[in-house]
Amino acid sequence: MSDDNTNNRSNEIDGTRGFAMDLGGTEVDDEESNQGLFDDLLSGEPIFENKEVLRPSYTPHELPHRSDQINKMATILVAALRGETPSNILIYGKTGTGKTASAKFVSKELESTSQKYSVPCDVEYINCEVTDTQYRVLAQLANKFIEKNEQRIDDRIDELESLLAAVDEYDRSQPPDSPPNSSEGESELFEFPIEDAEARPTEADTGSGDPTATSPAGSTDSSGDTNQTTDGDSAVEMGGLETGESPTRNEGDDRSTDDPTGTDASDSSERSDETDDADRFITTVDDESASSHEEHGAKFPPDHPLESTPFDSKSAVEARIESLEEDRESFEEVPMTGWPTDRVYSVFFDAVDYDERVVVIMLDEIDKLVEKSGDDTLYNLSRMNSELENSRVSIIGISNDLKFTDFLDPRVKSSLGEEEIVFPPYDANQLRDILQHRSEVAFKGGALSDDVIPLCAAFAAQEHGDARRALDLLRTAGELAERAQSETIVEEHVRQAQDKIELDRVVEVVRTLPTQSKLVLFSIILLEKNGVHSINTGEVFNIYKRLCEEIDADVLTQRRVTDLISELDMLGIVNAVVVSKGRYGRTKEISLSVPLEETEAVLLSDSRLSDIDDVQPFVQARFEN
Ligand SMILES: Nc1ncnc2c1ncn2[C@@H]1O[C@H](COP(=O)(O)OP(=O)(O)OP(=O)(O)O)[C@@H](O)[C@H]1O
Repeated sequence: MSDDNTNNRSNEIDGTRGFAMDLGGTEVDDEESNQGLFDDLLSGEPIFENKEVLRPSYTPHELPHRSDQINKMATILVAALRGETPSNILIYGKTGTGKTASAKFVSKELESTSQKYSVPCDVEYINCEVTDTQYRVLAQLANKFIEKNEQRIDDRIDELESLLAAVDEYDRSQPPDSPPNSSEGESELFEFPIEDAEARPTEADTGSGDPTATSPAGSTDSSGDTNQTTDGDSAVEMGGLETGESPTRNEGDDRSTDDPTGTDASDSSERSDETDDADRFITTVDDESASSHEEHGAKFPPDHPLESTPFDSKSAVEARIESLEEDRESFEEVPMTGWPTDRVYSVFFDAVDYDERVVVIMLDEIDKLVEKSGDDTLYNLSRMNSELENSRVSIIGISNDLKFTDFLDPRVKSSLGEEEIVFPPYDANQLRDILQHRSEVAFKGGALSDDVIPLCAAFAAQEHGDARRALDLLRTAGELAERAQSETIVEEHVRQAQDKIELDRVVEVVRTLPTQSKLVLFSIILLEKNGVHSINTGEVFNIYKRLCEEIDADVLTQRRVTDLISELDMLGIVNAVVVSKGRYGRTKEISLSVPLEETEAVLLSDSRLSDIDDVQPFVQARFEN
């Protein structure tokens, strides 16, 4: 055994190590079975400190040159933190201009601020390139909101169970001669006069620390002022269970005008009828302590866990837990196919409206959705607010295509485009800044020579100011340098990276072409390979026909083939120019604009085309017909 290994190790021919794998049942000790495949690669000093920050999936913490757009988005979305409905936003800009990154950055901030101030606000992101039908969009949203609702219910139940445990603990701690279980709500022995209630501490036992910190409107007021929810010393008191929900529970309660969440007062009073008492826990201490003592007859002593909660007995808490559990049971997840769309819509609608909150739905690549399945989804989403009772929906649409709204129903168009934000392409200097920021985290110190970043920025600016392309170039240049075991990245690596990315793009485009386009492209390649220059459409068509017959494919008309050539031209794979032949009219002259051999190899990797073995006769037939 060890002899075999020795053989394998010494199997180096022309400096190339021959690796042998031990696949049989022989036992190989770990040390000996390692043939050093990775050792050489690991031995070089790595250039990257953290390559992940150069990948498209990374969301940067800083987005240089996008502060205007980010601030504009924030100014619109801050309404959500006041419990109001933010205007819908349409974001436009070419690919790689930071639309998605900026929108995700803002939504992350929005969600974390909403948690900080306990204002219920949810942001949902959908990539419509992947989720491209009304059914799928609605099903995905429905399931996400069901998941969120379940999570909230679980959290509420946990908190209510802790409350029950606290009540039990409290009851146990009472001296034996104290009245029998005050928490059951039977006894009125612990009635407190209102004056006593006023003397109580402003922070309930179940409260969440600094009560003023729970005032979202006060803290997020764009004017920078802090809104005092009630005059003087009263503070917003959280029941410790349902943070951030509006004090809408008491019918005719004039506190709704003093809404500490900043929720629209008329909204709150409208909804107050349906609002479950036990779910509305924010109370204003002075008001609540006075009114609860009046209403509940001040059942509990000040240190009782149920004091300052809307529950007047332990069994009321238990009943609430039971009803929450029933709610959770009633949610039905939407399957990814099979239901009628209106049923999916209705489940989605109910899931969104289950709780009082503002929902921001971010539809990235929204043009793809409209292209694939019309504007029904957007129509349904944009009219939801008139029917929702508890929640409010706002839409952010992101698109590369400035013209996609031309295809929208005028009502959808005006509702969706309430606010528009344009992301212009980056220029070379801006790209340089972006790369500079990222490279500080991505690379080891001294790994970049001075001209690398400017060159990447210049190449990407030539395209169309695409930051994704610039970052790809920098990462690929780093990888090429690493592969060459170079300690620094130099200009040459960037140039190689540019070629590699271009080739990868071509390979990907060619690989995913439909078979008919592949046959047209293959015809052009065969002509070029045989030294035909200034190829015209007729020549391509003749060869294309033969190829189709050979592989039993349908033969399209010459007119369709001309269209396919134009499509290949638009994709940058061929170059087709119309030339005038004087009195013989005009014709197209076609030439290949991508590397011939690599493209041919990709085409031949398609199993249908690889069946064509001898292509020569087709080329010879080019002038026939
Ligand atoms: N200002 C910026 N600062 C740092 N990185 C940026 C900036 N703008 C864009 N990027 C980065 O460039 C890449 C592309 O950005 P993003 O996906 O946001 O572009 P996009 O405009 O949404 O493009 P597409 O329309 O193709 O989806 C991402 O990796 C992103 O992190």
